[in-house]
Amino acid sequence: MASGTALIYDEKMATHKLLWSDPICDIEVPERLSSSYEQLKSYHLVERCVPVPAREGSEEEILLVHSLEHLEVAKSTQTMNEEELKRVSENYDAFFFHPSTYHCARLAVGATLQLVDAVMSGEVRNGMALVRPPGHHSQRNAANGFCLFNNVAIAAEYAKLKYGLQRILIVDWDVHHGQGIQYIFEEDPSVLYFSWHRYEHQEFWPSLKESDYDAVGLGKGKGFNINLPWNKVGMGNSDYLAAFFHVLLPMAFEFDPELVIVSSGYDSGIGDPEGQMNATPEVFAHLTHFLMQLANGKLCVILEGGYHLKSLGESVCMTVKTLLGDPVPQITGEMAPCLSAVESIQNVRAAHKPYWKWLAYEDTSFLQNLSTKSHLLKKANSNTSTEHETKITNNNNTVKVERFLELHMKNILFPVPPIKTATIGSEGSEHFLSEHVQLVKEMDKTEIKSLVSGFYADLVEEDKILLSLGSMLAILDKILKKEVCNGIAASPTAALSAAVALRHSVRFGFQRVLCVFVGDMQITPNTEDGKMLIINICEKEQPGKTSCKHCISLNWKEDAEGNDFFSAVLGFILPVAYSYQPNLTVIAVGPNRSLGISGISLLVALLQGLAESRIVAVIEHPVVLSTTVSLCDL
Ligand SMILES: COCC(O)(O)CCCCCNCCCN
Ligand SMILES: [Zn+2]
Repeated sequence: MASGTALIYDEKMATHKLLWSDPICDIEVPERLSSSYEQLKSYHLVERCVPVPAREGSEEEILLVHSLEHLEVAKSTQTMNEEELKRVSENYDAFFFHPSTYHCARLAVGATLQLVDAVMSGEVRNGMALVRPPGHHSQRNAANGFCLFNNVAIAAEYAKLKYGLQRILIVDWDVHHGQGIQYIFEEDPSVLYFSWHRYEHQEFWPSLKESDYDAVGLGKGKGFNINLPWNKVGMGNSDYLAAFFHVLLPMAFEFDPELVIVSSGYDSGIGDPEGQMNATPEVFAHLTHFLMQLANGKLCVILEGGYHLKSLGESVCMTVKTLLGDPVPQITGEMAPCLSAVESIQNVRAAHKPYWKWLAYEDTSFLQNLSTKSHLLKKANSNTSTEHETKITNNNNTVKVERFLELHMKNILFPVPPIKTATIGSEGSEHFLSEHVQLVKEMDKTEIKSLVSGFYADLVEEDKILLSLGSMLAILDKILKKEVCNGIAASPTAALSAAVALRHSVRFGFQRVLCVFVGDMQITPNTEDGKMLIINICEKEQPGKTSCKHCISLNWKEDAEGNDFFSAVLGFILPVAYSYQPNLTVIAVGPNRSLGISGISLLVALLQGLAESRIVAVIEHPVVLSTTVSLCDL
């Protein structure tokens, strides 16, 4: 699998700017680009990326999406004076021309296509293009919402043409609806378009009926257009994670894209004057981490909106840090989505039920007796109790948000542990990139005996077991001391190793340890102190096993296509795990595991979004290698 993260930036794209006063467009300033780049430099992220130059998109490439007329009008503006520029701009909703706009827009297209080439050629695994003017509102024959050419739409058509792709996922986390992209791909089943957007029952710009959840695509494209409207402001991390767990990710895994492109707008982040939302920059690390598990990691992130410079810069850095494979910062705070978010999620799932296997069993009876489209709903739950209290009273108090972010980001950008993965001996290590691995020396028997003497002494008579415990504990110690991020150990008795690992971690002082156990878990440590949460994915009901508060068993038999495994992991295990907010994750694979290798590797990869990516895997099978590889693929 390719490695490396491309960063595409050209300061020439900062010359496009508003020449007259316009209270609608005056937020789209050149500093959006330069301050994001400066922030990346200040976190030493630029030097860790592969620099890829921008280029001008050709007229032919622009005509993949736009009409000749649109291209000609744009081209003609290069020689206009200010009065003429103003007049042409007035033909569009929320757009402004500058003499350099045409050139900048061609650079934005070209930068985007350079990123697609770098990823599709394997030169890099993923990357980000910092571009302006942005693209997702522009249409075949019109500029709109600060956008002249639809960079992301052109990239998708280009990738289909040049690389013969048949399944491209576009994720649009900008806080506005990318109606331009929706119009372009509405009838096209090869492009799955997902957008969430501030909507407020069609009151928020662009105030389109077709931005609502029931616009599912047309003709052959039905089911391939997903709109998730936010009918309230103040949406936060819990709402965004719920949208991914319960809408986007199950669809994305079923769609199984060959390439993922993100219309990456950060006006959905806290402090943005347009979005008025509350999600903090580290949520973009999680969203990026999830999308990295698709399409063999082939992920192109293209800048769209984002108007609070500090919030924008922090979110861009969180995105690039994650693309580089750094550990994902912990999400704290409430984990329950608000009622309005749950309603939107339920509505979009119901609207898409006819088109998706994973929604086959979805109960949509609620739709009949709840006129969710009417404004009754809006009046009904306008009481704030069910909505998030806005953390920052008036979001667009820029300085206040700046202060909040200064403090908030301090404990987020922790130093990245030098070594990502620890392992014992050669097994599996040949898969690692050398700088990722630290070989850990075995622990000696007396030390092991003293460690486990307290609670499992009678079980560790045999030397073989003792030795396997030793290697696991040696690795676990490195993780508990935060010297490495994750590790993997083979074990003849995964249940015992997991139980010892849990006990040892709690004794070391970790307050919330998550254990995901796949297969029959013969030993269940008592979790009553709440310092452990055990999720056991097992094939059959364990006789006499009592499910207690912190020990959940999920009876699971992987079916043929393994599809609903994704929705079980995404729809159940991850939401439970995220709400527990563990500070260490132990994943153990025991006898007669009920999951295939790909399922286990995906589970390990997704669980790395927790506990600052601290995870130890204890595997009873020769599946060690593939899971090891997915561990180092962080
Ligand atoms: C890719 O474009 C990025 C963006 O989505 O952030 C653009 C937002 C345009 C917001 C225009 N507001 C018009 C209000 C009229 N009353
Ligand atoms: Zn936007």
